[in-house]
Amino acid sequence: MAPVLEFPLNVGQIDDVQELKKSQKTKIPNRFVRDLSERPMLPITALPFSSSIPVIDLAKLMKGNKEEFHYEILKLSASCEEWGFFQVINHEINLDLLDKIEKVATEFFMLPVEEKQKYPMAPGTVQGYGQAFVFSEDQKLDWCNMFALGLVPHSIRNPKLWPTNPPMFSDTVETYSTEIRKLCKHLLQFIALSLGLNGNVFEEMFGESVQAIRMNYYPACPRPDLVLGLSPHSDGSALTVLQQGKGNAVGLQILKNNTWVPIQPVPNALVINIGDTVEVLTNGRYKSSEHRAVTHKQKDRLSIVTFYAPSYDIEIGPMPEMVDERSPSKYRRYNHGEYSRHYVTNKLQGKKTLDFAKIAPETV
Ligand SMILES: O=C(O)CCC(=O)C(=O)O
Ligand SMILES: [Fe+2]
Repeated sequence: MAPVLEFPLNVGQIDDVQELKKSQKTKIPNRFVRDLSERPMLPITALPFSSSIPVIDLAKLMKGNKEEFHYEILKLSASCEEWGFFQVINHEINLDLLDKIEKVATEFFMLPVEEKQKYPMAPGTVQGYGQAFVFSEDQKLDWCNMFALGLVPHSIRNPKLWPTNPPMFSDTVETYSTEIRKLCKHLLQFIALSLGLNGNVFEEMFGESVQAIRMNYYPACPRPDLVLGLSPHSDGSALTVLQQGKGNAVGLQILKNNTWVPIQPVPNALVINIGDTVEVLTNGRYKSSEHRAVTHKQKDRLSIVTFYAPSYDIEIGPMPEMVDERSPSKYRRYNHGEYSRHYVTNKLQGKKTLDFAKIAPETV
């Protein structure tokens, strides 16, 4: 998962934000203070349109009657076209398992910093504990501690980065990820059907899909108006599954019609978003949405994020069924591994990373 850049990177001092919080200083270090244009406007009061992303009932897709299935598929296709995001309920993942992954993730982040730093995320890489996507010493930092692991295929695993503490951490990640993988496969089937395609089209194309997990911990911040939890970006995956910590602050926001819309968590639901890869495959009919995370003055927040993407060796481009005279190809063909490398070796900057794939970047 983590192609290392070939030159030594000088990323400067990256403060651990949980340690900053513990120090109880009210002044935010300059590297975290965003330029005016990037600062979150908090709180968002009135939105010009409905601010809740659609909720898809997986049970209706898996075992609903004909009408329920049809209605839910239409809702799915509208969610993917209009939002690039939805929440899924009745996802068949044991709720205890969701609690358990949250528990071990929180326990990990609560460990002393020296213990967490035994699994360091080296500059320019995306696995381990630290802050990903930092490439220079003048780049602004996110108010977030991350811990990330590559999972599938096994060749992307780095066993040295798998924590032995908390003791149940690694087993829980394995069980959780197996279940999330099944969910991704089901969702991609229904996404294919919602496009009028054969349900197996993605599965057959993807080979052994790449899967990675990232846990993001956003401690409360004395000045949430000055910082960002996570910089605006779209995901490079095909599909992303995001679990928000129970009872945490609201923090995820989606850019829709030039407005940052907060995502209100639905109990026991998982948030799903379309990644850049599905945008390319569908020739832009389903688009990845730009999103970011903001922080909260009193509350910490945890998110557990799974990225599911095609095997690195496959070639990607708009599917022939998605291209015709009225919708000519907007994206070129490229090797997915190359895109992944491009994605993880550039800072997060909205949807700019996807210019890599666009035939005429300014027009899509
Ligand atoms: O924490 C969140 O809600 C957003 C996380 C996210 O977008 C990511 O990890 O790619
Ligand atoms: Fe994301």
